[in-house]
Amino acid sequence: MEHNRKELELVSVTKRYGTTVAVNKISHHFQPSGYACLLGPSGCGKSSTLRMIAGHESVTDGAILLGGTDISHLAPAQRGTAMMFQNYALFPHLSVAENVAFSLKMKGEDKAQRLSKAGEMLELVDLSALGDRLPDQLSGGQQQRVALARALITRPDVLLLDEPLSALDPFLRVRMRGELRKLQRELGISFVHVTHGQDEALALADEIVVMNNAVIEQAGPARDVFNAPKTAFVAQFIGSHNVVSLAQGRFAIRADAVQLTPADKGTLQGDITAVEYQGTHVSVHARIARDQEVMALIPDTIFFANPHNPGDLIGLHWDANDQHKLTA
Ligand SMILES: Nc1ncnc2c1ncn2[C@@H]1O[C@H](COP(=O)(O)OP(=O)(O)OP(=O)(O)O)[C@@H](O)[C@H]1O
Repeated sequence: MEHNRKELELVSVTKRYGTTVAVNKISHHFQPSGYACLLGPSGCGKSSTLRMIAGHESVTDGAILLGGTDISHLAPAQRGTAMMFQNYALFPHLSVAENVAFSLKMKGEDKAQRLSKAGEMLELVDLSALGDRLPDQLSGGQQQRVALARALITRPDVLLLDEPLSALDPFLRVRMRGELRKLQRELGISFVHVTHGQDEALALADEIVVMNNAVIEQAGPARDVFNAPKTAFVAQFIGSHNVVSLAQGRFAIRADAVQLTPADKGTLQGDITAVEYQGTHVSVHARIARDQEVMALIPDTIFFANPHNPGDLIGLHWDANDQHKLTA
């Protein structure tokens, strides 16, 4: 498949359902040929955003551009986007190959051509041997690959995926996310993937777009968002961070950036409230001034060289570089 670098852009996009504002004037330029994850809690507006990009939901206000062209009012099949649904939405009475070829049938392509293209797509997702089966004769992971092949057969510029891994068991989820990432690299098209799982977003995304309450809280490369969350919401949602109020303001500090010291040597002092062994690390919770709790993730060998218990008074230290000022 040819590499396609059309850029997807949201320009002040709003979605209202009656009086509910599901998406509130969001603007974002997606990286061309990138893997983007829209991440946020239930109800934040991520599915509405994806459905508007796909054309399955109308835009109340604003515009969606693909390669500089306004696609906001085009029918889904005319946009250059394709959507893979959470439940795969396969036709139970059609064979795997016919499911994959379905959209070409709608376009009026003849049977030989449809099935030849379906064969190519099945090869792409490693299902060549199963084209004659019915969907219910496949495993969950195989059904998902059929749904992917079906979406990709239209050769979209952008593939939209709505919680594509949530129907799979945890083991398969990790395997399939590796396959999605590999496929995106091979195809070189943009993927926009909706998830409420921060692990999934970190594992997959070049770019994470964190949504909350109908707006984008923060967007950027996955490592930037993880290292330097800009708001308390992002720090807490992405996890493994402390949000601490100090004299100079409110900060996010990664739990693995916090070191334990003797009580008289730390930047701050705290009483240990809990110690939890986690295999590679030990998580140590300590209560500091203003009744705030700080978590330190200490590598297990370092912790056990000098172990501590709940009730101990300790010092806490982190580098100034690891302290990120929060804007909200
Ligand atoms: N068809 C609809 N009619 C009315 N309100 C809707 C409709 N679809 C979504 N909403 C509301 O819009 C808001 C955003 O919903 P949306 O489905 O986009 O969020 P989400 O982040 O994808 O949530 P989830 O992860 O639970 O799917 C919610 O308050 C939801 O109740």
